[in-house]
Amino acid sequence: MSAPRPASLTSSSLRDLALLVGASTDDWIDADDLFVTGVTLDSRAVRPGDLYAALPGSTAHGADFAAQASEAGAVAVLTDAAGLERLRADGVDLPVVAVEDPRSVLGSIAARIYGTTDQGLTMVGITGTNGKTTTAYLVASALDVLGHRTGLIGTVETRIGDERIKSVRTTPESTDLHSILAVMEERDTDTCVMEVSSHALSQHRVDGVVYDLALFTNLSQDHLDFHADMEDYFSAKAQLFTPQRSARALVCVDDGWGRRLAQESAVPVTTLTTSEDQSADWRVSVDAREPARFLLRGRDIELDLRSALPGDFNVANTAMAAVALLLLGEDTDAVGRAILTDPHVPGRMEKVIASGDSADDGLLAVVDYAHTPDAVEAALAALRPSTAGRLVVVLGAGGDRDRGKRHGMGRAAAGTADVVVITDDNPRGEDAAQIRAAVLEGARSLDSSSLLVEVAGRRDAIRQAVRLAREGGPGSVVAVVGKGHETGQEIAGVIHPFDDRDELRAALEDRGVSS
Ligand SMILES: CC(=O)N[C@H]1[C@@H](OP(=O)(O)OP(=O)(O)OC[C@H]2O[C@@H](n3ccc(=O)[nH]c3=O)[C@H](O)[C@@H]2O)O[C@H](CO)[C@@H](O)[C@@H]1O[C@H](C)C(=O)N[C@@H](C)C(=O)N[C@H](CCC(=O)O)C(=O)O
Ligand SMILES: Nc1ncnc2c1ncn2[C@@H]1O[C@H](COP(=O)(O)OP(=O)(O)OP(=O)(O)O)[C@@H](O)[C@H]1O
Ligand SMILES: N[C@H](CCC[C@H](N)C(=O)O)C(=O)O
Ligand SMILES: [Mg+2]
Repeated sequence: MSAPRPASLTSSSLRDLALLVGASTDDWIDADDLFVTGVTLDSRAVRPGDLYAALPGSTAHGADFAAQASEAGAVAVLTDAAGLERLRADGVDLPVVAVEDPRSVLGSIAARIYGTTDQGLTMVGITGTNGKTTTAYLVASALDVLGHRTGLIGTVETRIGDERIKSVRTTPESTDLHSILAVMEERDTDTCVMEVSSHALSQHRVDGVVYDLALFTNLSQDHLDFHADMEDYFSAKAQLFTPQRSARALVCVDDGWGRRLAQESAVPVTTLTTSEDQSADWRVSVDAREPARFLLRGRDIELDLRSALPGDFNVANTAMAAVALLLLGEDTDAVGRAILTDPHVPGRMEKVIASGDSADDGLLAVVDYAHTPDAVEAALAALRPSTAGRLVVVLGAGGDRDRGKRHGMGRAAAGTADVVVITDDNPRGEDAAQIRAAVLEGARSLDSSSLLVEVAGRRDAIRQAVRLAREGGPGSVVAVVGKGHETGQEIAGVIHPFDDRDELRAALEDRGVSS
């Protein structure tokens, strides 16, 4: 779905945009001034009056789609030298602004076109391997409770007032981002809370935005298909914590990457830890009798808080959200009140309950989005204390993504669960059996007593998991992880409707009987 556009569009002179990005101005620009009213980098999203950004990509060059963009009403093209050559060879006769790296100037162009250069919004950006979506929901729902008009942009959805737009990516492209921010401003949003992925930072998607507050949750293995190594992944994330991109930062220093970021960042950093480290600005101590309850201690403030979501990691996410609210200027009473709100994060530790009178045998059934080794370990550790019978997990790994994490995901599952059902996630363009084999190998690498079962086909795997959990007796837990809120399964370029929550509910209602 393409991003919303502001209702009132203003025109930007193409000549001014060319000057803004230091492009050489051709005769046409001097002779015949042209105006654009929007910008997009996707020919399929062009609206009449748009500037079409034809970017070089890993599978195609945007210039290949310029004729399509022109037909849809694009009035000019921003591209590079190769793109210009292609346009001319294809006889596309639109005015062109050519620069060496068009992606790197797109954010400032989009900000100018949509009038978001002088931000009226308070911007909160959240990065880290795990916990971005959860923390963003926690901050946004607390701000809502406190009477703010809050916008949200992330993996699950974009929220503007009551409008909800399903997301395609965690962080939108800069052209869509500035358009969304303009719509938020138009609808009197005062604060925008958004997830900032490492892909976004590497691909200039948040250029033209300066965050009032940037948050770092943690860093662990993911995305090593895109980043050369962990160092490169860290450097991408660290970009958010530079004065060009944020005014101040809140960094969780539970892991070494966070500690390093806090030391190296050139913006003022507030630190938070859930460990014993007494040097952090904010420290968390969990109540041993009631793990969701915790004390958040600052230099001279103490807050008694409770995590609305299960698991130690959600204590960390909740504490981060609480300190973020304080840094945004909320007082301690307000934070204490607002943080209690259950943000309902779709597909994160989401309980699934069978409807009707079909008994679920006292099983706890949960859908979660854990799709990294660290997240699988954290999610299962969170469920262990609630398990009186068997802890059964269903997981796979995504195709055409970081292959190196599959082993660690399998190993983490075997380290905590009693039964590991290995199945398919989104195989995308890969052979599903080979992905399962890599996860299985990881699970086998640990000398654990867990039962390992391989089931091709996620639906059958979920049903088998419910059966195996029932055999474990009352108090057993079945956790289906990796796809969370997703409503489709991508196999060989086709997205088939598939929702873990519906599948798990159906399996509970049928008591795990095979379809
Ligand atoms: C690896 C990656 O991030 N790739 C992004 C990159 O693709 P690319 O350079 O390969 O582009 P391409 O497919 O060769 O196409 C070249 C150009 O032609 C344009 N085009 C293409 C086809 C067409 O019909 N019309 C058209 O205009 C494209 O918009 C693009 O500008 O630029 C494209 C837009 O310019 C993005 O859509 C694409 O994201 C793809 C879809 C993607 O899956 N990205 C994922 C991995 C991602 O970004 N994930 C992160 C992190 C998730 C998280 O951990 O939360 C996210 O923020 O979502
Ligand atoms: N602070 C945390 N530390 C470790 N694991 C976490 C943390 N928060 C959440 N998780 C685990 O990671 C999964 C993904 O969480 P969430 O969606 O909040 O992260 P994200 O950073 O937005 O992920 P993505 O990059 O895929 O969008 C959760 O379902 C949970 O299993
Ligand atoms: N935002 C994550 C989603 C992964 C979810 C998992 N279901 C998969 O397909 O790997 C990514 O782009 O890596
Ligand atoms: Mg997310």
